[in-house]
Amino acid sequence: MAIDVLSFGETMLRLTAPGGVRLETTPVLQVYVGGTESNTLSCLARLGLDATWMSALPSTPIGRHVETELRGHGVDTRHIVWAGDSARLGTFYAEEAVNPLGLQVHYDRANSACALINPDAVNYDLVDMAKMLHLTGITPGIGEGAREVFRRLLVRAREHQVPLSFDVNYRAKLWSPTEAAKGTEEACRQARILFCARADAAELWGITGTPEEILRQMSQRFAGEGKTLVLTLGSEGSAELRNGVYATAPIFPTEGTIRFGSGDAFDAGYLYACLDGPLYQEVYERYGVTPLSFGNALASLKRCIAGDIAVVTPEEVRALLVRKDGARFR
Ligand SMILES: O=C(O)C(=O)C[C@H](O)[C@H](O)COP(=O)(O)O
Repeated sequence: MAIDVLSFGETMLRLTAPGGVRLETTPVLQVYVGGTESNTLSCLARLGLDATWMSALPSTPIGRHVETELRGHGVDTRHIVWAGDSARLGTFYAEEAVNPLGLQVHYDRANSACALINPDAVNYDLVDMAKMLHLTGITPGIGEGAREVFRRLLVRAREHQVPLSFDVNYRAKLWSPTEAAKGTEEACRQARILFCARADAAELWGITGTPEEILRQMSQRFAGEGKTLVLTLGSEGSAELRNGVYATAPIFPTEGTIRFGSGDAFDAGYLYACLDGPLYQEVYERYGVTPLSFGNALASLKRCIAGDIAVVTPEEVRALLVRKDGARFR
């Protein structure tokens, strides 16, 4: 069995008040399935890659709700560890108010099935079958079980030379910058592709400056042969340092304002390009689209879509990349 991308992490239910309604008074909550790793995998699966998700879920209707959603996007969910029916599914509540009130997120995820997963229950053999292992800096911050699985996955990938893709994804509600810097240090060093948001580089390592300066400082800190560092810059697009060569790509203009999962969609697009997915081969050969641009296209589409997952088709991605005015986005 071949796996294009294997990942492990927690997926939650996101309970969201309709736009402009306060959580304190809302009579209804919309329910979405969201988790950084499964968001990325769902997007990759929708584009046609083999994406396998490992995690733990409670054996309850809400645990199965998460599995049904991810399977519906084409993610391989056969290796989920099913915890008992008294296990918890992590949830988070969100209020999508416009500025100056702004987006607010409240976690209720302590002691979830994934945080407390028994590390011996995970099938580490899958790592050897994967072209790439994708992990994020949220996982070692959620609990002891998840942290141990994260550690063992890193070791296994190192031993079998499976390239690691790692997104720093700092979450201030989980741990302090110092704890997060320590907890993700090994993964940052090991990563073949290291994704980081500009704000996270400042918060965790005190690295600031122009995007190029940030990437060069990160490269010194986490030196490694053949490493690619990717910096996401919000409305300014994204930048990379690949084999010492610096490049940037602007965003695709979007009227979308839904920011949940746009970073994860970006990661999916970038990884899809690095793994030479068929749509990427096509748009690269015909239009010279770069991995950064492919990632930016996915992030831009995600901003138009409610929920945490980029529910897009390859045709929609192609349409954005080959629009008549597409040339200026490359
Ligand atoms: O916070 C967590 O633990 C989650 O995984 C929930 C969200 O689905 C992702 O955080 C979205 O991530 P972005 O793409 O960076 O917006």
